[in-house]
Amino acid sequence: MLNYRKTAKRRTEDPSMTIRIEMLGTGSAFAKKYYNNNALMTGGDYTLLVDCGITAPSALHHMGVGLEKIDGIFISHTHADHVGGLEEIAFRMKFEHERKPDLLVPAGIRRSLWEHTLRGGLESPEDGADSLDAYFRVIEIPEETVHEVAPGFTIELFQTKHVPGKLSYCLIVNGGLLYTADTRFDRGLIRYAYHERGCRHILHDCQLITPGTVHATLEELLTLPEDIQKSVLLMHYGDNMESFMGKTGRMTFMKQHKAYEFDV
Ligand SMILES: O=c1ccn([C@@H]2O[C@@H]3COP(=O)(O)O[C@H]3[C@H]2O)c(=O)[nH]1
Ligand SMILES: [Zn+2]
Ligand SMILES: [Zn+2]
Repeated sequence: MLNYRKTAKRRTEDPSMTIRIEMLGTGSAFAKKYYNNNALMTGGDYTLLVDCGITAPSALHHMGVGLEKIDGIFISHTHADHVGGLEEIAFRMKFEHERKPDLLVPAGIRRSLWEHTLRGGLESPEDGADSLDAYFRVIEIPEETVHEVAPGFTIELFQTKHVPGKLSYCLIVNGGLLYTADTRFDRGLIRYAYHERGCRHILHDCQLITPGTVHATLEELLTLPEDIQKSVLLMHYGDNMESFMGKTGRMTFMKQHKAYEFDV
């Protein structure tokens, strides 16, 4: 049972920082025209890669972003379009860059991320590489608590309703921007972020075709009131996105590899 209200705090203060977001990709898990829905978020001097899917290494290469630019990686859940690029990044950070980036991992998925996703490739008993700590500076993030990623750059995690029984998380960034990662339509989450927290930027995954199974559909998102829709940027969409242009109400499709700046 989600309990958003226990950390409710309406945003009243002036914008404190510009968060720059550049999507490595805006595609759904099976999109072929768009890279996986992963984001580079920069606040101050710190750049956080939010999810690292199968296509993340290729997307970074295409964007001309070297691994030296990435300070940390946050993982929202263990689907391959969000974690499938981690093995390559871990090996390259270790052997080419000789450093451990931060790995911001929700406490509840830390074990699964190693045991079920990464151990097969990254375990190296003779080197003593037997856990995430061999490759990353692991930082467990608790739910519904403000975590300072870097001075003035904060995230809070909330569970999303994605695949029933599977842990997955969205982020509220600097108290003013909701990044859903993957979730089914959850009006309560959106209303909480918009009304109770004052989020005026909502980056939401969107399945274009109804019915939805594990993502919010465009049809469901179109039931949001216009004022909320104006704050919504749609991401994690299928290859047929262009045929839905002009059919998204007051909501806008995000574009991959475009830099967006949000004062939050
Ligand atoms: O119960 C399930 C689990 C998964 N899937 C599909 O697999 C994809 C995995 O990545 P994703 O979470 O971005 O999107 C998911 C869906 O496209 C589904 O339709 N129903
Ligand atoms: Zn996904
Ligand atoms: Zn998913």
